[in-house]
Amino acid sequence: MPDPHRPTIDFESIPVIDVSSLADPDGPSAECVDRLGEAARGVGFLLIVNHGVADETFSSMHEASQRFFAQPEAVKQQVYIGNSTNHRGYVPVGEEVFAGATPDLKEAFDLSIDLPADHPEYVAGNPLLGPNQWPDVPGFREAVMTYYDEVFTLGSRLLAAFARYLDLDPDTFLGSVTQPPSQLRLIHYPYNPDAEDRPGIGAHTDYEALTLLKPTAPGLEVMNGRGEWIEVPYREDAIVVNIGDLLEVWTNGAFVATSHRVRKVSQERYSYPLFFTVDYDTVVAPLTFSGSHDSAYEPMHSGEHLFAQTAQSFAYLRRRIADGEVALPEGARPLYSLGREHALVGESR
Ligand SMILES: O=C(O)CCC(=O)C(=O)O
Ligand SMILES: [Fe+2]
Repeated sequence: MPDPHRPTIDFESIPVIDVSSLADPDGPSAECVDRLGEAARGVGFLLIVNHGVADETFSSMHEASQRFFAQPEAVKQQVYIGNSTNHRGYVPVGEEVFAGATPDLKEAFDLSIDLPADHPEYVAGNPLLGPNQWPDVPGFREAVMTYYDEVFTLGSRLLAAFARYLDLDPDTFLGSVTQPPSQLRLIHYPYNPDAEDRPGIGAHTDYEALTLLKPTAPGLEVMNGRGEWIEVPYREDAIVVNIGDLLEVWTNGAFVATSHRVRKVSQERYSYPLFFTVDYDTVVAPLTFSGSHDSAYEPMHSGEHLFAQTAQSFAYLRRRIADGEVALPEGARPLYSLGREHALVGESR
């Protein structure tokens, strides 16, 4: 049944927003806050320009990533994600399988906040916190972490602006951001002339609060309220931002986690999403703010939601669950139960 409290998302295009004022010491302009909030409310996807992430920071990271993926498979496997207990490392083609769908045609390298091996969370077995695995590629770690830090700063500013839009204290969301397992993925979609039958990434919503993504080519599409796929235009100077599951719950559905996919790619493509989340143990419950309605969502444990979703889609974690080495958090939602279009999208990611 349609929820009358949720906005219709009959959009035909993705808004492009100049966010230069986000870096102002006095805070962003009222116009910037309004445009960001309206886009989060109506579309759940936006392109931001003048975002302050230096071209040089991006190109150094991209170049390091290309050098990593160009290595022989056996070398990349030395940092296989299944070597880690906190979900870091190389994800080969076929590792991720979504709800019975065809495996995506992509390989990836997953990293996150780099905590020391003696960090209490890691020692206690937290499934998402701890050190990264680093490949033996000169300059890789520095280039990737510099990019991580710059985009992380931008994500923090966006979260403060979204809070302002809802007339909340700018620190409302950021109060739960001290050592979050926000993941940066380096994704490589190889050139494949037979790509017709396989999506780059099937339809899904993102699990975190906010995603900041920089692709190197077109291919990303988002679903509007009528179930039509709308192309996200490719702009070299833009970062794509989208709302994830956590912000949808937190804003009680005022912001939407919009389903998206990467259509069949026959050209080589790289894409760099930073999935900005909050501290592992944050329980996200719908907020009350001016204009909000009765709560339409159950509170959600952010870290367990993220881990449960991840564990259901990665082959190495499915094996660990089957072998009893790892358990799914109690009450874990099945894959992709959130997002307004899941009924239209059905099972596939
Ligand atoms: O490659 C892209 O442009 C999108 C990737 C994506 O949606 C994801 O990894 O969640
Ligand atoms: Fe995504």
